[in-house]
Amino acid sequence: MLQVDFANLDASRIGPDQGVEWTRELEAAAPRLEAARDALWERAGDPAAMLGWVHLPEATDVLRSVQRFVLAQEGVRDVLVLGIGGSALGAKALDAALGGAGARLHFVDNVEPEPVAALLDRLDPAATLVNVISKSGTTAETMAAFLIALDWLRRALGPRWKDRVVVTTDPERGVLRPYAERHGLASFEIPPDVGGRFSVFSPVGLLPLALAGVDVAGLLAGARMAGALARADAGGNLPAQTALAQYLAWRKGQRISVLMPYSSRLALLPSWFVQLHAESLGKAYDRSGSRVHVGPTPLPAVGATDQHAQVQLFREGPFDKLVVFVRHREADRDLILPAEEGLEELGYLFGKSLFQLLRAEAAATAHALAEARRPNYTIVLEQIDAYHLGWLLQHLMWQTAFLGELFDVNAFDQPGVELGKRYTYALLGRPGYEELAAELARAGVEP
Ligand SMILES: O=P(O)(O)OC[C@H]1O[C@H](O)[C@H](O)[C@@H](O)[C@@H]1O
Repeated sequence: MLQVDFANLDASRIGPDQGVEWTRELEAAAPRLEAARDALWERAGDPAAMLGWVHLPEATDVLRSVQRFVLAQEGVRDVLVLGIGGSALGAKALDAALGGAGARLHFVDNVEPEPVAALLDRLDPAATLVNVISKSGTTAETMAAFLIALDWLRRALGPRWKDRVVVTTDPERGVLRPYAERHGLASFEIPPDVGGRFSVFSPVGLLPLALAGVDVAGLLAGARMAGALARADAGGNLPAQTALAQYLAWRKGQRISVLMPYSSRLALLPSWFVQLHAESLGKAYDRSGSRVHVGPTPLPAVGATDQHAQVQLFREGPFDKLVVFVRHREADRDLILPAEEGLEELGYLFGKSLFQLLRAEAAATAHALAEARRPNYTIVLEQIDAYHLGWLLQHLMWQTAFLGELFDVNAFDQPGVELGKRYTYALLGRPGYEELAAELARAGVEP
């Protein structure tokens, strides 16, 4: 089960200035949410709408081909995952939560030389598979890492380098697809109508996660639950409901959306969420072309760790945040705190378990925020496993799609990141970028 407790959004708990009358708001918004749902499902059939991610959990043929490929990888102990943004963050978050049973994943999602060099020094090319992932097949950081990895493999393995590379990219775009074909490399497709930040349940995430021993079938089964709920009427449509909560918070001036799982295993989940919300909802124009400059600012936090860092700000700082907690009901393992002579003051802990303490801290923090009139809600997972995380990630993707409808923006493009990339090309002397290079020179910008 995945449930959401909205009680700490309610004006009856946190007052009318920060809170909303949740039941009434949900009832009032139901026609709008249901219209958004219908529009999204209708557009899901149109490849130009970039809603292909909606169908990924049902793609059992892809799942099978990923699983077949993984079974055939003999002697692979490590996987070098080359990708950035949507081509890395989902698998990274899920590997941190669920990996460990299979190969070790190493993500290269930056171009800082020292860590890349140190990683290559540590790995044995004969036991390493390189998975280069890029939707566009052109991203400079990923291509740079790929050039380095190719050289590293070739030096060690000679012509056998080809057995150690698998390419995940768009069927048509970019330089990776023709390169894979030219060398007969193993490859997987990112469907054209699936954008990077919505691609975790395509081979972008499924392949490295399956190599890491994660139950990828379980992920997809959970993701299907989110899709089923996204078809429901407003009263049972959890993604529409959390989207509404986020939207109402924005309208009330709570412009920062904190995601705070109470779990170190989920510590990287907020980084994935940050890209999802920031690129999807941070927009200058609405769909009719009016300037709007909208978008909640996503902010990562981790409980209980951040109770000792950010919670001070959340509780006493500006009234500009909505805090979303993620908790789980059951621990896979637990540790009992033994009594210790000489530490009797800690008697309240003796005999309790670490998980009991974690749960108490989560409940206490949510209430302490509510008591200070800070809106928050809690997503409760039965446990941290593939099924529930599949559900949670697909839920958050659906939430984002609903928010795109509520803000009336295109949630599936990211025009704001282009100019920086083009300036980078200009600074590196890429042909075709001479005019931008001249502009940068006039402004005194140097690499
Ligand atoms: O998968 P790629 O095409 O290499 O893209 C990787 C990332 O780069 C871009 O800058 C986009 O803003 C992201 O949405 C994308 O996830």
